[in-house]
Amino acid sequence: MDDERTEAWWARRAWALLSAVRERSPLVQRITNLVSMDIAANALTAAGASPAMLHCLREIPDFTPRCDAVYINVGTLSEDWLPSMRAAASAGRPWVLDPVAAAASGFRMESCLELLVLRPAVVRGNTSEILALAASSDSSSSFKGVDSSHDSGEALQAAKVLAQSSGAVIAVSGALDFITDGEQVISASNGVAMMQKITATGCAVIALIAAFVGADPSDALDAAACALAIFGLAGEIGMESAKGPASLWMHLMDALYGLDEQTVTSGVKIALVL
Ligand SMILES: Nc1ncnc2c1ncn2[C@@H]1O[C@H](COP(=O)(O)OP(=O)(O)O)[C@@H](O)[C@H]1O
Ligand SMILES: Cc1ncsc1CCOP(=O)(O)O
Ligand SMILES: [Mg+2]
Repeated sequence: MDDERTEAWWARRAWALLSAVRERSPLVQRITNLVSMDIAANALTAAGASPAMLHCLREIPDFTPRCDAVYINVGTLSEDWLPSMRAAASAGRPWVLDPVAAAASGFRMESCLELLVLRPAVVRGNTSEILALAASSDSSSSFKGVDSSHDSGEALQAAKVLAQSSGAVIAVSGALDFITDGEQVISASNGVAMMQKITATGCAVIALIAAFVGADPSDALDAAACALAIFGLAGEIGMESAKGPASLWMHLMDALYGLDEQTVTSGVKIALVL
């Protein structure tokens, strides 16, 4: 099967998954940080999904089982919200974790590790976050660093170990995105550097991953790789008209909304690395 996974196969897969999001409009519950609530909700609606921000513990038993996917992000973690995160992650729906600044405090790292045990389908973080999580989740790991001066090859090895120990697909975002289930490694190389100058683009891209998983839960590795490539492609198209971060966000959103088959199939850059 892997031998058939050519660039053309990935291009068709990316278009099929974006089309599934548009057709099924998956309901994505987000328990997320206060910075990205609006930003990533708009990315979801532009892509065709249906976002809902609910974080009250008493609402979760009624609401979460009806969702297609759950998104949990610890960016502005509080003790009050952690029980809701636990409950939503345990509700039997496919869910994704964004371990924002995982190493910022002991409480945050412990919370991320506790959530990791609840079997997210996908964890997506930047290089520093994945290195930190891998180091803390495996006492025998040699990956102790948390700063982004680590090269992506080192993060890749840490991501593979973390995927094997957690059972989650691990996505490391950056100039080149890596996605692994602990065995296969996929790269997605769309995107522009200016995306780092817009706050919460990481939160937005994992929201898109949640929508892809919700629309088609059959393969979280494919969902993560295709969502990252499509978000990056929207960034590339947006950059053609942008003057800076603010107009890039506007044009990226317009591009995400307007992506057609020809643009997706000729524009996504996804490859099997290993
Ligand atoms: N230098 C870069 N070149 C191209 N795309 C990038 C670059 N840096 C980040 N991206 C893209 O921006 C999005 C957010 O990734 P990242 O900046 O790693 O997340 P975070 O905001 O959580 O730190 C991803 O889609 C990623 O592919
Ligand atoms: C700035 C900030 N502070 C707490 S959460 C947050 C947003 C983080 O967004 P991203 O991980 O996409 O950079
Ligand atoms: Mg982030």
